[in-house]
Amino acid sequence: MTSLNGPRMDANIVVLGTDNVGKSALIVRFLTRRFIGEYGDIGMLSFHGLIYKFSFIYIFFSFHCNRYVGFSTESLYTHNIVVDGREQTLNIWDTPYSQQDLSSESLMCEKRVQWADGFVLVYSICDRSSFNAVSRLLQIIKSTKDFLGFEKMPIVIVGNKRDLHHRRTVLSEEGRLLALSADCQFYEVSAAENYHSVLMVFHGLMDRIRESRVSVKKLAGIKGIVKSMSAVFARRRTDSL
Ligand SMILES: Nc1nc2c(ncn2[C@@H]2O[C@H](COP(=O)(O)OP(=O)(O)OP(=O)(O)O)[C@@H](O)[C@H]2O)c(=O)[nH]1
Repeated sequence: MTSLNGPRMDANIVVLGTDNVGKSALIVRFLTRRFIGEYGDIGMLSFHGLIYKFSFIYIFFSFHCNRYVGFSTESLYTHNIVVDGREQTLNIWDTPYSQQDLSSESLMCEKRVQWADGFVLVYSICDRSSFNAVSRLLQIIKSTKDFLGFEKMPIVIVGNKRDLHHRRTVLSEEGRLLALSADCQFYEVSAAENYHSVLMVFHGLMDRIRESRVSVKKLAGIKGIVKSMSAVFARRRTDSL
């Protein structure tokens, strides 16, 4: 299907990280431009045609998100955006953290990697253990991806709560280095203070997903050519016997 200037693109994004790092705040900031804290933590709020039912993770979007699948502890948001004249649909899975996620045999991890086109791994710059968890999550995603035989898995690492720099326990360089070592993108943001840096996170990931799809297509094309050439040579060999 085509839209505006080009083919439509759909992408599934999983947001992962330990408790309280600001996963929901990042998603809500991206979807509504507002900080989750501005809404209060309970009640029904109506804002610009959106209806939010907050018990924090439990959010119902009736306007921006045209589909909602909710479980008691996790949410799937569907969001349509236009980037460079292309209509894009993002499905964003806000997942709760569990110790099981750090197990390489985790079926849940397999399910997420199978579903996802890209990951956003979030830590808080004030919480060293959340950073260590991201490092471990990176390894688990990579080994699951290899096990499933996937070529690429675009990942963005996000150090959130930049506004709390006076309480920082993780240096920017550490985040950048981790991302570099795993060939990921890296952003330090404040979901509380800045919309644009949060927008960059999701747009950056969309760019990587688009690039990885192009390179997977190219690779499939090359593999196809090699396969048909091998078949021709094999036939010639048997013909000459
Ligand atoms: N100062 C500051 N607080 C933030 C920021 N992002 C989120 N918070 C606060 O951190 C707390 C946790 O935010 P959530 O978005 O619920 O975090 P979460 O990772 O979804 O947490 P779980 O529901 O436990 O998985 C809330 O009190 C937010 O208001 C930020 O950038 N700066």
